[in-house]
Amino acid sequence: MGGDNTPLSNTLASVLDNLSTTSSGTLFGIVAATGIVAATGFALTFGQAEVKGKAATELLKGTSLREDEVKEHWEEYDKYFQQNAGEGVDEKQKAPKLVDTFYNLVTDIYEWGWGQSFHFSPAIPGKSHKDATRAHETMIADLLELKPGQKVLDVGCGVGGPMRAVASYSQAHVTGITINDYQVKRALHHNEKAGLKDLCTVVQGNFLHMPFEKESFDAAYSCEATCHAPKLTDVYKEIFGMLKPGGLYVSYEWVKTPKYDKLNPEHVRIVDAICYGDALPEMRTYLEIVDAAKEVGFEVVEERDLALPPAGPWWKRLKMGRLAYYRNHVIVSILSFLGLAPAGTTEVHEMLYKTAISLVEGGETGVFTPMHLLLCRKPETQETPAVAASA
Ligand SMILES: C=C(CC[C@@H](C)[C@H]1CC[C@H]2C3=CC[C@H]4[C@H](C)[C@@H](O)CC[C@]4(C)[C@H]3CC[C@]12C)C(C)C
Ligand SMILES: C[S@@+](CC[C@H](N)C(=O)[O-])C[C@H]1O[C@@H](n2cnc3c(N)ncnc32)[C@H](O)[C@@H]1O
Repeated sequence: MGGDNTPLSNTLASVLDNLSTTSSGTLFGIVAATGIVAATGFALTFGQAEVKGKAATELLKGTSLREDEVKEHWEEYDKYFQQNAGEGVDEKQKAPKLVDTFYNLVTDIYEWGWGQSFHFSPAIPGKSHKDATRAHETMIADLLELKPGQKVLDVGCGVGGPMRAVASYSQAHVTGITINDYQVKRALHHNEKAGLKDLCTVVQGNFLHMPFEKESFDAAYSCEATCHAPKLTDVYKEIFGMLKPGGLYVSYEWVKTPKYDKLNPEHVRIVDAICYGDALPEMRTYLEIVDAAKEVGFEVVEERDLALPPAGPWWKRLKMGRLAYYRNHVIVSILSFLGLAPAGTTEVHEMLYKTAISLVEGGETGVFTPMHLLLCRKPETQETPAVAASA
């Protein structure tokens, strides 16, 4: 198994070395070699995956899931979200488990084809995706007015792209929580490599029941993560409880914009497809975000869609990547055909490809945004919030 920076061509070369020397093995070897050489040529011709988070080798057996688990997890995910997308998760307690399954399936592919930050950012003319991503992340630190030594909570931290940007930029200490155990391993590995293990902590847990001491954080943020919560007030209430009085919370939320018309079948189709391909229980409207924050007791300081002009289109990167995704599809198909990637990987990749199309449609029609900014403060002195009083 190749390490993080193993180039695809090296891995393919080692696969070739390991092919059997029996006569049927030789025939298989010739067929495989032809496929591999073609894939390598294709990969080299069309360049690397967009921002290299990891190598294609990490899609091989034995990473996030055991070989036999991928197909099984995929079928479970597909069945559930095909039936429920757009209608909300009927059984609330099922959501974290299914989201965990989803991230077992996609984490390696995300890192391979997108990088260590699992979110979008407005395109900035003349700047790379990497710079635009970092600007979107460090804006979190600015909005939270972070100071060195403060304690910050990252709600739904993924493999830690935003966490490392926020910590290195502000010198505040960031604690991330993710439901997915494999992401914890990846995040810890990246933190160590980046020399940030003293500033960044990662724990596995459910953000609907956070395993931290109450009022122990100076600030908190969530970057395109709370959209997975079946009920937004449940996660906002938890975050509210973790903050010290006066603490700020910022979130980049996935929402339906004012342009969304529930009577327009095209809008409904686009948003349902986004929910299906991104493991979302339902898509909220921008108005519901503010209501939920106020309901749990937050003062709303600012809220606006960061995707609106003059911001550059966040979906541009997805659109530009189409050729690379096709190349990735060929690589994944060859690796699966050769039995090097677990069964089910091709289906997951295809689902992501279709999701990318729906996301671009959501961006181009303007009915969806992944970056509705919500900045709120926990009041210094508290009245009993409506949700807490009725609980
Ligand atoms: C916030 C969430 C995730 C947002 C994005 C990081 C991901 C949404 C769709 C993903 C992708 C789609 C197409 C893939 C492509 C086919 C493959 O070859 C390489 C990876 C993709 C580009 C992949 C990368 C991550 C996304 C852009 C959700 C889940 C709440
Ligand atoms: C799209 S990723 C975003 C990750 C990270 N914020 C980033 O921008 O790179 C969503 C994250 O939310 C996490 N998540 C979803 N539901 C969760 C839950 N119930 N408890 C904890 N984490 C959860 C996922 O595990 C994943 O890490």
